[in-house]
Amino acid sequence: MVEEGYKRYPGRVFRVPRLFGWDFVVSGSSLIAELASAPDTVFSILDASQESLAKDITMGPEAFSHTHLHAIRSTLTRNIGKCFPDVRDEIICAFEGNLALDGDDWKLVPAVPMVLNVVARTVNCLFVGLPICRNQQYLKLVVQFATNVVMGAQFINLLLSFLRPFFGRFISPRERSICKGMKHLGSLIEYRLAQEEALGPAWPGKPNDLISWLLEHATGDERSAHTLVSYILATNFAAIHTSSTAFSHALFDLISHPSYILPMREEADEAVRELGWTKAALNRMHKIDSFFRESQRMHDLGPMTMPRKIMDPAGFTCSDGTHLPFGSMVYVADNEGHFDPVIYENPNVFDGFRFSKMRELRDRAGGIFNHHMVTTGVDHVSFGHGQHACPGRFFAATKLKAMLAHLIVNYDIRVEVDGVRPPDDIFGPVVMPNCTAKVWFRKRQRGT
Ligand code: HEM
Repeated sequence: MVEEGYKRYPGRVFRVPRLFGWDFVVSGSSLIAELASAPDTVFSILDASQESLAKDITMGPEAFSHTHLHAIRSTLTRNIGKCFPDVRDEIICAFEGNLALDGDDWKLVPAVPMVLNVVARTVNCLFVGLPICRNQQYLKLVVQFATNVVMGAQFINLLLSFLRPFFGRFISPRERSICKGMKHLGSLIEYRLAQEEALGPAWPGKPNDLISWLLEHATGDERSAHTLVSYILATNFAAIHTSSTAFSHALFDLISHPSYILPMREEADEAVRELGWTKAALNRMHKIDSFFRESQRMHDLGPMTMPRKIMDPAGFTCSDGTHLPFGSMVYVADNEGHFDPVIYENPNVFDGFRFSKMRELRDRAGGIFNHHMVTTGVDHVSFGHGQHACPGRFFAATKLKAMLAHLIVNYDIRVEVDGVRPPDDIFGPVVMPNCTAKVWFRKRQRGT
C-alpha cells in the first residue's frame, strides 16, 4: 500500500489506513528534509513513541530523555575505539559458544536466534560488562523486553486514553523487568553510586561502560539503581533487535551471493595483517561497509520509518500544500529513495560493492565520499535522518562490521538451499529476516 502511495503521489504526502484512523506518509527528498529538520515542537519523535509504544507506561518517562540520548550520542560514541578490544573478545567468544562447531565438519545452525544472542552479548559487553553480559537469564530479559514492550503497548492502546495511566501499569512489562534487572545490576549500580559518593566521579578503577556514562549525565532522582536499570533496558530495546535484524539480513545476502565472500575476506585479512584487530582496521574495510549499506538499502525494518506526531495545535502545512492535522502521525516512505532509479543504477539488483565502487571513483577524483554505512540522507534513512538520526549508529556499524569480518575470516559459510535467499517474514508493516532459516557453518579451511 505504501509503495502504491509513493508511486501514485511521488514527492507528495499520502495517507494509509490504520485500525482507528489514518497515518500520513511523506515521500520525496524535499518533504523528507522538512520532516527531518523540523523542531520537536512541530514534529515530535517522543510523542510518536508515546502514541505507538505507550512509551511512558511501557518504558518509563526517563527512556530517551535528554540524559539518556546525551550519554549515547556523546560518551558512548566517544568510547567505541577504547572499548573495541573488549567488544572484539566478546564477538569471538559469542560466535564460538553459539556455533559450537565440532572439528572441521559443516553444521547447520538456525541463523536468527544465533545472531540475536551474539548481538545481545556484544552490546551488553559495552553496556554492563563481564560477567553479566554472558548471563543467559540477563540476556533473556533484555531480548524479551523489546517484545514485551511492543505487545504490552498493543493492549494498552486498546484502552480508552484516560484509563491508560492507571490500568496500563498492570499490563506494562516495565516494573516486572526492572525488578528482574535489579537482581542482576542492582548491587553493582549501588556500589558505583557509593564509590562516586566517597571518592568523586573519577574514582580509581571506575569501569568504562554505559552505567558509568549514564552516571556522568544523570542528576537528582535519575541517580538511583531503579532509574539506571530502566535506562539500560531502554537502550537494549533500541539496540538489540535493530542490530540483529541488520546482521541477519546481511548474512542472508552473503550466503545467497557467495561470490562476495572472497573479496571481503581478502580485504579483512589484509587490514588485520597491517593494523591488527582494531577499529582502524575496520575503517579500512570499505567493501564490508558498502555491503552492509547495500543490505540495509534493500532490507530495512519496514516500509514506513521516522515516526513523528504533529504537535502544533494549528497542525502543519507541508510545502506541497498538504495540511496535516494536530495530533496525527506522520512517517517517511522508506523504500522510495532506497529504490529510486534516478539515484541508484539497477535499484532492484543487490550490488554489495555499489558504495565502495562509488568511494573509489570519488577518491580518484579527490572528492569527499559520504556514502559510509553511518551516513544518513533523505535518500538513505535506515538510521533515520536529521536531528533524531540514530545516535547509536556509530557503535552499531562498528560491532556489525567487526562481527561480519570475524565471521568471514574464521568460518566458511554456505546457504541451506543453493541460490535461495530465505524469504523475509512480514508482520503487517514490519519486515523481519526469516526467523527459522538455517545456515551452514564450518571452521575456515586454510587455503580458502
Ligand atoms: C543496525 C542497528 C540500528 C538501526 C537500523 C537503528 C535504527 C534507528 C532508527 C531508524 C531510529 C529512528 C530515527 C528517526 O526517527 O529519525 C533510531 C533511533 C534511535 N536509536 Fe537506533 N538503530 C540501530 C542501533 C542502535 C543502537 C546500537 C543504539 C544504542 C546504542 C540505538 C539507539 C537509538 C536511540 C536512543 C534512538 C532514539 C533517538 C532519538 O530519539 O533522538 N540504535 N535508530
